[in-house]
Amino acid sequence: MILSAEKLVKTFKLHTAVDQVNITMKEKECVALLGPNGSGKTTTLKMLSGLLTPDSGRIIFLGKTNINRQHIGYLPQYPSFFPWMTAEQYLHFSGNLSGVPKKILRERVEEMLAFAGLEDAKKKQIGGFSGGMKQRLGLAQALLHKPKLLILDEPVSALDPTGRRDVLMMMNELKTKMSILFSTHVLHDAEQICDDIVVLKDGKVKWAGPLSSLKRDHLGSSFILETEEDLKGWLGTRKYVKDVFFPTPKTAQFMLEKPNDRNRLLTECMENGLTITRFSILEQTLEDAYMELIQE
Ligand SMILES: Nc1ncnc2c1ncn2[C@@H]1O[C@H](COP(=O)(O)OP(=O)(O)OP(=O)(O)O)[C@@H](O)[C@H]1O
Repeated sequence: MILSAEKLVKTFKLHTAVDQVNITMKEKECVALLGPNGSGKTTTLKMLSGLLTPDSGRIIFLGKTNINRQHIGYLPQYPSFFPWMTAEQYLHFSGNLSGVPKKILRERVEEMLAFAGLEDAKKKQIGGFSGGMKQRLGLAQALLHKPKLLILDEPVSALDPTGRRDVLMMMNELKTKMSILFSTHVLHDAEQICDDIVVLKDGKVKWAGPLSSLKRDHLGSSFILETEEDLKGWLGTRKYVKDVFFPTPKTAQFMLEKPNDRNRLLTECMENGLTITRFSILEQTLEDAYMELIQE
């Protein structure tokens, strides 16, 4: 276990931004912290990076309760750069701040510029960089001191599709070398690179575990039933039919309490003299499962 956070709480004035959050990470694991705006992602990441002190709870990083920031690389949601600096100058400046030994800094800067695909732009001022270039530079800065844990706050949210792809590709390569914890409000980003997800809502963990289990654990399938007769009054009285929506009076989309309730429903339709013209199962996506979780 590289990181374990137990019952983290952070309150700003009267508002509890993070409420009893638990997160654990194994070595070289990639975990996405998912949640809508204001769900507490940034606050959680700042506490785990040692930038914010929790009101209560415990963080154990590399077996110790005092967070050793030498082993953490952090990229904030809105990294700020000096626009007049060149990429190379900025990395030298950041390397000095994070204590990279002088004799290896030059070599490390070159290595990171190459990794971020910024070799050709190294003498150019950051003020003229695209959003994607700035984000790649931010990532290079977070990696300069070869951290064991990389914490990235919404690393791709503000990028166009090309920038998004580039940064996700970099993260994909990095996850074989270090643990990565990143926040996003887009499930698709998480799906592309991570093993586990932690879903936050209103500061609390709503769900945590492997992405592959989210669908299985959280959702059943939804169904569509169409009959020649009006369904509206009749279907609504079945206790095992949930979340019914009627696109037309003779068509219903709904969920069932248990998967085998579908046989019961079809039997009851026939017993009640309804003529079924369509019955189908709507396969739900991971995105549906996530949206369901967030909207609950
Ligand atoms: N310094 C602060 N002072 C007061 N309230 C804060 C502070 N930082 C965060 N909050 C509040 O705490 C809650 C959680 O904020 P946080 O930034 O952690 O959420 P988030 O999930 O990262 O949101 P986003 O996706 O919009 O970045 C929000 O209601 C926010 O307004």
